[in-house]
Amino acid sequence: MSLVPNITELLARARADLRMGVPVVLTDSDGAILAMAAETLNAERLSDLRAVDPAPLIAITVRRAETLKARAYDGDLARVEIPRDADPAWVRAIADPANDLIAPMKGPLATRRGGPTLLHRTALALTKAARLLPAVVTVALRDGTGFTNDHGLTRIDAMLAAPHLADRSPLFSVVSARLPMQVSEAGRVHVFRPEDGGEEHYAVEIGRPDRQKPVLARLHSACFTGDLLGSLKCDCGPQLRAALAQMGQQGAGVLLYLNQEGRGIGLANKMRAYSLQDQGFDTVQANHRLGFEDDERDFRLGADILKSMGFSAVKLLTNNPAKIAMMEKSGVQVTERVPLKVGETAHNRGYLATKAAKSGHML
Ligand SMILES: Nc1nc2c(ncn2[C@@H]2O[C@H](COP(=O)(O)OP(=O)(O)OP(=O)(O)O)[C@@H](O)[C@H]2O)c(=O)[nH]1
Ligand SMILES: [Zn+2]
Repeated sequence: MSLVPNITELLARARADLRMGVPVVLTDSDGAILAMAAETLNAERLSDLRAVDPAPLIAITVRRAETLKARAYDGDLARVEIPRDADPAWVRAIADPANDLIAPMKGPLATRRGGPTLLHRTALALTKAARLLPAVVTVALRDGTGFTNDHGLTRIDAMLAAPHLADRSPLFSVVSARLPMQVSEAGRVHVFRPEDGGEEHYAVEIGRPDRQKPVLARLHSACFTGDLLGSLKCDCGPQLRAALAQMGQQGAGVLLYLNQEGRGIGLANKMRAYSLQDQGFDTVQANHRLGFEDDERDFRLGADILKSMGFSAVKLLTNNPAKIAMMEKSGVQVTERVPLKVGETAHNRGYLATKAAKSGHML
């Protein structure tokens, strides 16, 4: 029945629900939980959750658990018990590192050990996909399907969701149109949209590159602060403009503008990371304290777009070896790396040094 939402459609709905502070039901063969994004919790919701189960948990990633010195018995995640007298501010402080230094959590935090964790892991993956802090408040449900129907909630089957959460969604081409630009009058913008209702990505084609030869290409990740505001904290804006200028000079190239703001954590979380950087943490430490990995991007998207445009080999403008490796792995040959070193400032020197030291960037 095509009018019943499929798993892809239900996942899109679940991401929207979580962003709105609406809980979602997750089920598998072991049972069911109700989960909501910790950063959206308020007093009314917390007391409603306690009415369902007096012992709610907050699931966090092992990165966040390390910062909080909470024992993670579940590998990549930890389930922290929410004490009976804890208020929403206590729960949000587990999720959000903003006040870690001025008001450290008074431990030790009790963490759950044993029992199934697939549902908690699925809920965490959903909050990351929704660009929220990776922390979910959960309660156990006795009858997941009944609870879903009684409350008009979205229910996700974790086994069905797993392959979708682990992989990128296929992209389809929506439209392309001519765009005369300063660097080249022969510009064209292509818009690609994922089937899962996620962020669109763009390809800016300069000239009419020969599909049989390696094309000068750049995989650019969105950076609102650098690309648009002229931020001095990173080198994104100058890199974007230098890449386009080089393509204009050579008369051919493809710049992929991937909407993976903040290395895939979203602008709100990137600004949380900037706030932590003002407290003295570097770009990688800040991501970890928030509960993220160093880099949450999926560069296979870039290879998908290039291949769908008919390119199979690139001369890649980058200093990031991970981009080269992922291209090759995804079937786009990198015949040459073209260094892209522009925009170093007094403010971003430390940031660039951290990327070289911790993320393997070539100087
Ligand atoms: N989380 C986080 N993201 C940042 C920070 N500074 C910049 N970014 C993001 O990092 C990404 C930079 O992407 P790219 O320009 O592709 O940079 P790169 O991975 O260093 O690779 P090359 O520039 O190709 O060498 C953008 O999405 C920015 O929004 C930061 O301190 N924290
Ligand atoms: Zn930037």
